[in-house]
Parts: sequence; C-alpha cells; structure tokens
Amino acid sequence: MPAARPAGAGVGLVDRYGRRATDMRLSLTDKCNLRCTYCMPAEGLEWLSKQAVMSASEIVRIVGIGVGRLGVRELRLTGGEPLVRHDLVDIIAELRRNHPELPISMTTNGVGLAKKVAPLKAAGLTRINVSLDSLHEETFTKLTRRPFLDQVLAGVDAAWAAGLGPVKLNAVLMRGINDAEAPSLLAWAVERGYELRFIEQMPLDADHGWTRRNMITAAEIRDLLSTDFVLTPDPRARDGAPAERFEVRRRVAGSGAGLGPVLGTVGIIASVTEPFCSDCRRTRITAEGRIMSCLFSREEFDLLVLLRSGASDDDLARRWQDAMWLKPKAHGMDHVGLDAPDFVQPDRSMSAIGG
Ligand SMILES: Nc1nc2c(ncn2[C@@H]2O[C@H](COP(=O)(O)OP(=O)(O)OP(=O)(O)O)[C@@H](O)[C@H]2O)c(=O)[nH]1
Ligand SMILES: C[S@@+](CC[C@H](N)C(=O)[O-])C[C@H]1O[C@@H](n2cnc3c(N)ncnc32)[C@H](O)[C@@H]1O
Ligand code: SF4
Ligand code: SF4
Repeated sequence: MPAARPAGAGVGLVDRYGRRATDMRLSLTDKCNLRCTYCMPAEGLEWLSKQAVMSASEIVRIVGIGVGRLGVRELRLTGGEPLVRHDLVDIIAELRRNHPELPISMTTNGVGLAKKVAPLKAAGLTRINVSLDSLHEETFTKLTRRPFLDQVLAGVDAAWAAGLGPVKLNAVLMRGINDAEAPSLLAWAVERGYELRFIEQMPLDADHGWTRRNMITAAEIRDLLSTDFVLTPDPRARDGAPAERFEVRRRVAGSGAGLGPVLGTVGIIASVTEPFCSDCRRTRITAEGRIMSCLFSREEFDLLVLLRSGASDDDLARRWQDAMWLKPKAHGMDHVGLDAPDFVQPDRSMSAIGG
C-alpha cells in the first residue's frame, strides 16, 4: 500500500507521479438505453437505486468543491447515458449559474438527443461528443443491440445546428464488424465538419470478452485509412488529450502528401498500444459518488457517503485529494500494460465507471 498524501503535497488534485488532475469526469447515471457489445451485456446490468445515485444538489456541491478548491478547469458529463437523467437540463443550468466560465461538455450515445439540444444549449452546455460506430443500420444494430441509428444521426446534426460544436464523434472499431467501415465513416464525418475519433477497444466490457489479439490497434487504424487518406500530425498541442489528432487529406493517385486541401481532423485514441497515462489530467466521480483516480482503479473512495454524513467542504476536498494522491501510474497499476500478466480488469464496466 503506497504512503498516504504527505502534508506538503501541494494544492489541487496532485498525485505521487507529479500529475495534476484538472479535468473532471462525472457520471450522471449508470443506466443506458443501448447495449454496446464492448461495454454492456445484452441483458443489461442491475441498475443502482435512485437513492444510491447522486442527486442534482449533491452533484452541484461536488462540482463546486472541485472547481472552487481543487483546481478543476473542465467538466465532462458522462455515464451510462446522461440523456436518460430527467433532471439533466436543470443540473447543467445550475452548474452554469455557479460557474459561468467552466467548459461543460457531455459524452452521449445520441439517442433522443435531437429534441434536447435546444434546452441543453440554453442551459449552458458548451459542447458535445456523440458515439457513432457505424452508418449502416444493420451494423449499428449489431454493435449496440438497438435499432436507433436514425435517432443518433439526427442528434448529431441537431447538436451541430444548435451550436454545440465542435461536434466530436467516437467510434470503437471491432474486428470483422465495423473496421472495414473506417474510411467511409471518416469521409462522412469530414464532409460534415465533425471530428471523428477512432478508439482502441479497452478491457472494460461487462462480458469480459476483450482480447489483445482481437482488438483493432491504432497502427491498423492508420493503415485502414491510408488507402483513401493522407494523415499528417495536427500542429496543435495535444495538451494531455487522449486523442492524437491528424489533419486529413484525400489521397490522390500520383500526388504526394500535403498537396490537397485539409478536409478536417481525425483523432486516434490508442489507450492500449500508445498509452498517454504519463500526461493524464483526469479525476472521475461515479454516479454513486465514488472517486476513481484512474479508469482502471481497483480502489474507490466514497465521497457521497461522507457528504451525506454531514462532512464539510474541507473534509470532502481532503478526501478527494487523498484519493488522487494514490492514483496509479497507468492502467490501474504502477506500469502501463492492458495486456500485462498482472493487469486485472475492473469489476465495473465502462458504463458503470463513467467513460
Ligand atoms: N485510457 C483512457 N481512455 C479514456 C479516458 N477517458 C476517456 N477515454 C477514452 O476516450 C474516449 C473519448 O472520450 P470522450 O468522453 O469522448 O472525451 P475526450 O476525448 O476525453 O475529450 P475531448 O477530446 O476533450 O472531447 C472514450 O470513449 C474512452 O474510450 C481515460 O481516462 N483513460
Ligand atoms: C461509457 S460511454 C458513456 C457515454 C455514452 N453512453 C456514450 O456511449 O457516448 C463513453 C464512451 O466510452 C466508450 N467505450 C465504452 N466501452 C469502451 C471500451 N471497452 N473500450 C473503449 N471505449 C469504450 C464509448 O464508445 C463512448 O464513446
Ligand atoms: S458505450 Fe455508452 S451507449 Fe454504449 S452501452 Fe456503454 S454507456 Fe451505453
Ligand atoms: S488509464 Fe488511468 S492513468 Fe491512463 S489515461 Fe486513463 S485514467 Fe489516466
């Protein structure tokens, strides 16, 4: 067990490896209306009770502590599926009232998004990321186990039209299912001005079906795209972001890279083969108010029980700092390696952690 946070560790959410978490990811719910194969089992999971999940006022208080005392500079709302929370718009409005300058983004599967974009924007949401693994009805339904592609596409367009851009799209590539679709998905995205990111599948599925051999790697993704496109590193600083970004140009037979116009940007999130843990700036709060210092943490620290027992903001801030001090170096361990022999997949699925 590593030593506890020393008195002189400094302000904010610092850890033993010299990182400072400024990017807060907050799960609003563990519930979801899709059943993506890389995340949830077909039958779903046993949902948390309403009482177990943070209320709107508890969320607002916790975010207030993060921003006001601990140096949180940006907030991402996630889940489960944040849109299934009935008080979502009220939560965002209250957060915005308290933190006029805070970037507040949301990651969503886009189901039912189209009719909510106007209130979300009006409440103060800054921008949105939507998961979209396929443009083909059949493939989409196979991957998500639900026939909602049209709703997701309508949601993406509506988000852009409502000014919730830049709209980023997340696609997890699965071998033999949607990997061959990578170039057409990218062509579709750049044509509309969306930033597509391809994501390496991580071992966070409730079914525990992940294998290193079967996952599509970042190198394969670059290769898959290279027939149609030329990718060159995006000159903008990566700044701790999971996605490595590339400028996208169409490959024209007989011409070299850089000759055609830049069509847009693509990101590759290579959590497995090209990890970015040494630059990690994340702190996570699960829907039931537990601090997870890393996506793969096996240790969680309860903030909500403390809050409900009447703790002061000082006590809560200290608990959060203590938890973050113990943040693992990478992938829940003291070294990188989601395929290392000592890696143990967390009991929680991505949906239950808050992706
Ligand atoms: N290894 C690792 N991967 C993460 C982490 N957080 C998110 N991811 C992966 O990154 C993907 C994209 O996350 P998003 O929620 O869309 O947001 P983002 O890319 O972090 O943020 P922006 O680019 O600022 O919009 C997720 O689907 C995960 O697969 C993390 O803390 N560690
Ligand atoms: C857990 S979901 C929560 C938000 C929302 N339900 C959605 O799907 O966008 C957040 C992100 O995690 C990604 N994700 C889920 N399981 C994953 C896995 N095993 N490996 C990599 N990314 C995963 C999804 O593709 C999605 O972009
Ligand atoms: S990835 Fe998102 S949409 Fe898909 S099952 Fe998980 S929480 Fe739901
Ligand atoms: S695996 Fe853990 S340390 Fe690595 S980037 Fe994700 S949250 Fe940060």
